[in-house]
Amino acid sequence: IDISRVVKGCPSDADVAEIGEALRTFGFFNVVNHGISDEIIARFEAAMTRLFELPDTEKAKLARTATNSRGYAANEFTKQTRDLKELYDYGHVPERSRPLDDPANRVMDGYNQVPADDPDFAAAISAYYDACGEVCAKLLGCCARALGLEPTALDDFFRHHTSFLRLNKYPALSAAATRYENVREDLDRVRTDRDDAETRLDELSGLRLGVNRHFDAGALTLLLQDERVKALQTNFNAHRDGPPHWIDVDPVPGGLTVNCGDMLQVLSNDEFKAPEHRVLASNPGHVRYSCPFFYNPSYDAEIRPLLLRNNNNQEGGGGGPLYTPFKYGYFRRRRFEGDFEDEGKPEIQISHFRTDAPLLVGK
Ligand SMILES: O=C(O)CCC(=O)C(=O)O
Ligand SMILES: [Fe+2]
Repeated sequence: IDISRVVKGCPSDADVAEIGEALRTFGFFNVVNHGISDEIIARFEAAMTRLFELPDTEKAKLARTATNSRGYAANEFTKQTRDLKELYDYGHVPERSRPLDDPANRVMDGYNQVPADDPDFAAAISAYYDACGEVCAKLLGCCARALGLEPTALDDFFRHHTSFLRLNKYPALSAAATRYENVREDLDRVRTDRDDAETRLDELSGLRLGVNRHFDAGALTLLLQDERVKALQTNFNAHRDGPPHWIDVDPVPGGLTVNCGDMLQVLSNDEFKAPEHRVLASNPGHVRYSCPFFYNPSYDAEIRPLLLRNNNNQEGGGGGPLYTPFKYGYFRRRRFEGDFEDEGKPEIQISHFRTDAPLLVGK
């Protein structure tokens, strides 16, 4: 989708219809003419490359911890399976004039940690972060219109948006081929007992995924994909009857990939559905970089369906809200707790807030 008019602030009805259609069907679409300059992207990509090339001892100094969800990690879990990647998370900074670790910038999910000897890093990453935030804010207006709401109807939820930018590096594998050409079956659980968090990523053996199947927790994700390595897939049947049907979500040159997240699904009362997706391991010998920007509501935003219609009620009885209200900050904290679990506590899901969910008694 060409979003040149969207980012200039004057989307046409046809632009809105196209975005709405994409969010109702696949939940994924590629955008071109997004307005983020080549300079901003190149400077950001250079900073990312420098970060991942740091020696392990330097990356360890930026490590995420149980009390700071931001920084470097090579042991992320998704759905209780170890991801086959390194990552670095960078989040919002409420007081830009103050140091990154100033108390004012230590928010609920932590504070940013940047490499000590890289003077351009913080500026390069924050310029790209800001540019992503602007594109998402413009897309949000189109989402509201596509739902039949005022263009500004969703803005209040994002007044102090708590978005974060994730840098992913999927390693070039030295192990046997892990390419899943034509593999369409479900690889839900590929972890083996030996794949503990201490094993180097390029030494993990067996059929693996870069990231296991999941839904993004925020409202919109704006993803910069490596144009040379195709690995992202979405399950077309996640919200339909039928077995998992994984289809490729390939990048387009100069474009960005957008997908709907859980929060937009709730706000739209399921009219837009967050797509389930996963990342395959890269071809042996190929590194893949990807950078999702997760456009997230304010922590104190109360997320609830804004539409009262829902299309689940085939009898025409008028539907009603499919979710009970919850604070985004509560959801985010619980999701992060799950990221550190390799077994036991399952990650929180929006399904727990469905009005038709069974009550959890005594759990
Ligand atoms: O690497 C990608 O293309 C997507 C990664 C992803 O889905 C995520 O980090 O949530
Ligand atoms: Fe994702």
